[in-house]
Amino acid sequence: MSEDAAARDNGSVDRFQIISTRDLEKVYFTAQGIVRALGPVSISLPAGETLGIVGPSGCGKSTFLRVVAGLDTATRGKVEVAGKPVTAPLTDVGIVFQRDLLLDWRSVIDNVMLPSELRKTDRKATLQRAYELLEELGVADFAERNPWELSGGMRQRVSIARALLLRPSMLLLDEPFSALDALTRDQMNVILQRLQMHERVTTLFITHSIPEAVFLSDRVIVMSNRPGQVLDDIKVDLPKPRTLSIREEPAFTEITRRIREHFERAGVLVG
Ligand SMILES: Nc1ncnc2c1ncn2[C@@H]1O[C@H](COP(=O)(O)OP(=O)(O)OP(=O)(O)O)[C@@H](O)[C@H]1O
Repeated sequence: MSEDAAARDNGSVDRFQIISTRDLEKVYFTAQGIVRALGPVSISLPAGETLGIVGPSGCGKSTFLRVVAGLDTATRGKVEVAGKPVTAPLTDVGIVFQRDLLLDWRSVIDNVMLPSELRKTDRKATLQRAYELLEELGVADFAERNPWELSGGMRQRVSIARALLLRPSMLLLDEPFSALDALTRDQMNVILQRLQMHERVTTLFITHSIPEAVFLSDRVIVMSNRPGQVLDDIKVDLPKPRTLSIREEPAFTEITRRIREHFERAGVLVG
């Protein structure tokens, strides 16, 4: 048995690359001309890891996520998920965007159950899972309410529950907390970390917040200006679970400083 297969047999899939891209590039051909949006980018992400991606606005982060999820195609290079080339939208992923995309005419629980309806999974078992997720995310009391009755932070909790309902092999988060106030955002960081540790779901997390990326991630990739390339790949070797106060510790600020310096050198941050 190979080492990887043995590791997976033991329930440890840490060495198994869920996402793997090689020389991935994306060019958009528009009426206004060619937009070199991304790459080349070569990244691997082992199962169970959380990878944070930070980079200047417009450098291609969302494009990267869409190509990995099969929602867009690469112009050049390769992207594989769980060892298979991505050729169509993936079904085994949960995605959360900055805008929550909840359906306002359905109750919270019916929103969370939507993937189950689309994939026709066993309703009873999945319903139990839906309530458990809402409980874990602290919004179980709102299960029968409608999304328009909830705050922005609560709506994102519901979105995360929906994304995780069918136990996807990957969670893709594209600036999920950008529209939230600072305190709610901190709270969401703690909640998401707890959930990740519990669910052990491989996560790709795009954010504009350097501390948020470091707090949540096992690794942070810093991207250059468009077309985004990997400027730095930093291991965040801080024990988990992390409390928010870790953000004041020297080991944490050392990493945020290193990332900030890339942006200063690229002229994204001045002063
Ligand atoms: N469908 C599209 N057609 C043409 N150009 C596009 C398309 N989608 C994105 N772009 C361009 O590709 C570049 C990368 O966009 P993308 O949204 O991936 O960047 P981003 O890093 O996620 O940006 P932000 O941080 O501001 O959300 C931008 O210049 C954008 O205008």
